[in-house]
Amino acid sequence: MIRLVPTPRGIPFAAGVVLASGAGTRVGASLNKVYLPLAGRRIVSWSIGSFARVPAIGAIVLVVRPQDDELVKAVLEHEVDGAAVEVVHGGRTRQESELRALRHLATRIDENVIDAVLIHDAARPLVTPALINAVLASAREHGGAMPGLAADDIHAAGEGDLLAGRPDGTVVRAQTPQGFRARPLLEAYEQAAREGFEGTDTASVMERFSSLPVRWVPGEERNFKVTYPHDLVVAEQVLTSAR
Ligand SMILES: C[C@](O)(CO)[C@H](O)COP(=O)(O)O
Repeated sequence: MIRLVPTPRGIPFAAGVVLASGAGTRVGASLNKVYLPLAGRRIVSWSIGSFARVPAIGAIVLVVRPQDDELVKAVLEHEVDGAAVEVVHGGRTRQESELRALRHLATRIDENVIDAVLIHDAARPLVTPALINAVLASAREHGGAMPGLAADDIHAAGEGDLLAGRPDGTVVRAQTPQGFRARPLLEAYEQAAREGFEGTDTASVMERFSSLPVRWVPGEERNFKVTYPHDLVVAEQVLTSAR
C-alpha cells in the first residue's frame, strides 16, 4: 500500500498538483479522458500514484471538474492505494485551475510548510518518480524547472501556410510536471489573474511574472500526454510490458 510519508517536523515539503479539470475530448471518448481505463486503473490514478511514490511530496492536490465528482470518488476509494489526495474544483481555464490549487495551498505556502509546487497534467500517466525528483531538485536549486525533450528534427516557424523563419536557440518540447518555488509561483499566478494574462503552461506564467530562471531538465519519451486514441494503446503497452 502506498502512503504519503510525513516529512520530519520543520522541514518543508513539496506539493504535487495533478490537473484533471480539462475536457480531454480529442481522444474521442464520451467521458473526460483522464478517467479512461489504462492497464487496470484509470489514467489519472497512474499520475497520482507516481507522485505518491516520491517521499519529498507531502501533499497531492487533484483538480477536477464538479461534474466528475462521482468518478473522482471511485478513483480515490479504489485506485490510489490510500494516498492522501486533496480535491479542488477547477476553473474555466487551465490557469484558473492552477490558481485554485495554489490558493488551496496558500496557508501552508505562507507558513513555509510547502516550499515547492509541481504542476502536472493528469493525462501524462507514465511520469516516473525519478523525473518528479529531478524537477523538484532543480526547482528548489534554481527556482523553476520544466522537463523538456530536445527536438531532434529541424524546426521552422510558420504563419498560416508560410514559413516564417527558424527559431533561435534550443527548441524543447515542454512536458510536465513543471515545478517552482512555492511562494513566487503563487505570487505570479495572483499577478497574472489581476492582469488578465493567460499563459500556455505554468512555465510561461513564471517567465512573465517572476524573475526566477526556469531551467529545463531532460524529460522522458514515455511521459507523453494521452491526447489521441493511439496514445492509449501505447501507454497500455508500456505499463503492461513493465510488469
Ligand atoms: C503543459 C503541456 O503539457 C506542455 O506540453 C501542455 O501544454 C498541456 O496542454 P493541454 O492542452 O492543456 O493539455
